[in-house]
Amino acid sequence: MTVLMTDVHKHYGTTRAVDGVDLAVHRGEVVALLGPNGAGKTTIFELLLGLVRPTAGTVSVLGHAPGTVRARVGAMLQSAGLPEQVTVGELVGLMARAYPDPRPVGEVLERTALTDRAGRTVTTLSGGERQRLLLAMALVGAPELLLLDEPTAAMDVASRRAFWRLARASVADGATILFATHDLPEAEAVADRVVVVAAGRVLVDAPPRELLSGDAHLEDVFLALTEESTTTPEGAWR
Ligand SMILES: Nc1ncnc2c1ncn2[C@@H]1O[C@H](COP(=O)(O)OP(=O)(O)OP(=O)(O)O)[C@@H](O)[C@H]1O
Repeated sequence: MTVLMTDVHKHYGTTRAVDGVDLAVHRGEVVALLGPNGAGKTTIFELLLGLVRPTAGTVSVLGHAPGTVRARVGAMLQSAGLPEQVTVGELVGLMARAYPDPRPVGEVLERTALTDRAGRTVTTLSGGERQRLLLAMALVGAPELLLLDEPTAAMDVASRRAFWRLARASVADGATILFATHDLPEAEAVADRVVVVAAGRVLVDAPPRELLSGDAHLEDVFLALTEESTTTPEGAWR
């Protein structure tokens, strides 16, 4: 099992960021974490990266305690800041040095469609190019697990599609992807399985076809999503 969370809680004072989550992700699966603002998605990533410890419950990543397998995990976090005056090629090269068996930098730049941006500094990149750079930095260590927190948040429809074509190509190498999104159509289009979270709990864990057929408590999904309807701009990605 690539990711296994069993009855995991993470409390901050009286806030239950994660409130009894069970989650299993198998090797090679692409799983979407779908939920409104404050649902607990980022906290789940922080738990899986070993950046925070659970208040209760157990978390295992690639069969080990989170944090002890960082070299085998690639991550794109919302909070990621980038040094502005360093070039794309230099950044991906620097990242590669942090891993024992990295992919060739040129190959990763090509895979993320950044070859002709390699000499450009971060300040000159568009929002979508910046996200692709973060993906390149997540991929260069040849990770077995990719954790992507709202990786396409700032992208237009065409960029999202291109991004997922690139990201899914890494699954052909056996990588597993867990990603967070606010967007049900994106989750359905990209994921093998959709896990809907709200208020720190899993409401639904089902393949997209079950969400569409209504077998998976679709009303729960809509309930979770309507909470965010005022904060998320319209933007069907299909
Ligand atoms: N370090 C922290 N200290 C206190 N509260 C926190 C901390 N981190 C998260 N929380 C709270 O835990 C809850 C879950 O937050 P989290 O960031 O995991 O949600 P999310 O689903 O990623 O939201 P978003 O879609 O807005 O990114 C929120 O109420 C948040 O305010």
